[in-house]
Amino acid sequence: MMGIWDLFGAGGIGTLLFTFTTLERIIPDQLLFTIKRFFQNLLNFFNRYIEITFEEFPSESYGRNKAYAAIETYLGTNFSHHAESLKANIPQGTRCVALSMDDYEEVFDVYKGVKVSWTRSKSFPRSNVISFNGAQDEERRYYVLSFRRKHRDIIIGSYLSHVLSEGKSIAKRNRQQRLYTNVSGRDDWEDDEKKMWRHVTFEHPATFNTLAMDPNKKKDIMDDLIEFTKSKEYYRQIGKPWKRGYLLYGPPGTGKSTMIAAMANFLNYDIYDLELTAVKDNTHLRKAIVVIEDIDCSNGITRKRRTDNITTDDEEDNLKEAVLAKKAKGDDDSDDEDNKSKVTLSGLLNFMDGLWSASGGERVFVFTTNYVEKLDPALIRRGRMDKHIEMSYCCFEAFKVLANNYLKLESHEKFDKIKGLLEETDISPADIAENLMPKSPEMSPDECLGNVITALHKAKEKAEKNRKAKNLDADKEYNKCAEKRRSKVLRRLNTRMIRRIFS
Ligand SMILES: Nc1ncnc2c1ncn2[C@@H]1O[C@H](COP(=O)(O)OP(=O)(O)OP(=O)(O)O)[C@@H](O)[C@H]1O
Ligand SMILES: [Mg+2]
Repeated sequence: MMGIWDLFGAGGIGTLLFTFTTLERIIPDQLLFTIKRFFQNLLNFFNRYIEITFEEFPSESYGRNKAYAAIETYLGTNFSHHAESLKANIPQGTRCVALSMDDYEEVFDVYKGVKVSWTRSKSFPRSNVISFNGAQDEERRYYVLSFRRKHRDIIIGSYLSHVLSEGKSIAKRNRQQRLYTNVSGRDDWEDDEKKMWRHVTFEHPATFNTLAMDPNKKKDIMDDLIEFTKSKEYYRQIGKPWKRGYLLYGPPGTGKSTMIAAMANFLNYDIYDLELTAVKDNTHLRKAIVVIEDIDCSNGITRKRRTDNITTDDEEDNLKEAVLAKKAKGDDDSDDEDNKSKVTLSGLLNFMDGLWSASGGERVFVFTTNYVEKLDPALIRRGRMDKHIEMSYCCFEAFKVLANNYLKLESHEKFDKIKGLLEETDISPADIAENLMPKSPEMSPDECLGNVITALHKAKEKAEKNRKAKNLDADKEYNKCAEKRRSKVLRRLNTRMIRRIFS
């Protein structure tokens, strides 16, 4: 009888193929299907492993397979020390060297006690036809995941989603952040959306560690941000866009812009710094935003102040306070017409609540202002600006962070004196930082702290002078208003008396 080797050796492949083709023709379809199933089951019985292939450019879809990219990142990060041969590159838009397994390398992963193997391979398509997914490379790369049949549920049920989500979040962490700003005076925005934004690499060094503020407040903000980033499912369930608004308010130099940089670094988000005065009208607002600095400086966004219209007697007591407040804020009537943005409050609100913010992933809106009381309540109500954060003058805890940042000091004999002065004086962290910074390499930490004490004394004296001057001004203003009111009342009385006399 002819053996199998004789069959192959004697050009038997042709005979075998001919036999199968002939059998396929003469055997009815139903029977053929049963035979095939029998052989498949027989094979499965002996083969205790399952293999899943992830192609880089699957022929049935357009573009690079996202699963392939996530697997590559996951394996490159977690198993680079196991693989014998690796490939390295810096992908566009990232800041780290990305390692990936070389072809035909195999690594083993263990998930919930189950061992799986990953192999990277490549194949060469027989034709030179360029597929419609854009993969022109002759080589087709793919990863093969192999595991025991009995672990099918755990691998398909949860391991695969674990690998994909890990891979995606590693890629997100390695991404180079960008700072986008909108360009003013362009007429061709509609033609090319990309021209609207200019971007630079965002490399601000601020972090929550270096941010000087009350530690409890800082922790509260960090917890809030973490909670937000984890709440995708929650927002979906309650039917709200996945966005959160923060309003940072406080005097100049208290760290509002620094906080934005710290937030962006903490979350690894890009920043869209929207300059409202560069926005021509509301239609452009749908396109992107994260940050609007100094929101009070945009016309139409501030509320109409009522201090000019005080008329009733009850409001007389508030008059002095209102006059003081108005003076402190400066007069917004003097805004330069040319600098006014064409964006209206309702345009901004529509944008914030609108579809654009719901269509993307998570969005954090941050508005900053020096004058929170000038803003229209509709703009900053909870739900739009979910968290209102006051950035206040430097307290002792904040000073300690700055002393550590600038001088690497955790304690010093001058700290007590500084603590006392900080409790009596309002000074911004920016002013403290400026004085803590050594002006020359020879300057000692002791001298820098001396500069801080001098600055605190000066700030205290200045505040005292300002307070006296303000009181004087307010008294004058108050007397003037009271005089006006008295003559008004007298005029009214006279009119009434005259009417009575003639009636
Ligand atoms: N809380 C802070 N923590 C650390 N550094 C700070 C802080 N506040 C101010 N600084 C320092 O002062 C500089 C100015 O601060 P920043 O620009 O953040 O203030 P701001 O509140 O945004 O001021 P403005 O209202 O004028 O925009 C920063 O570059 C930083 O060096
Ligand atoms: Mg600022």
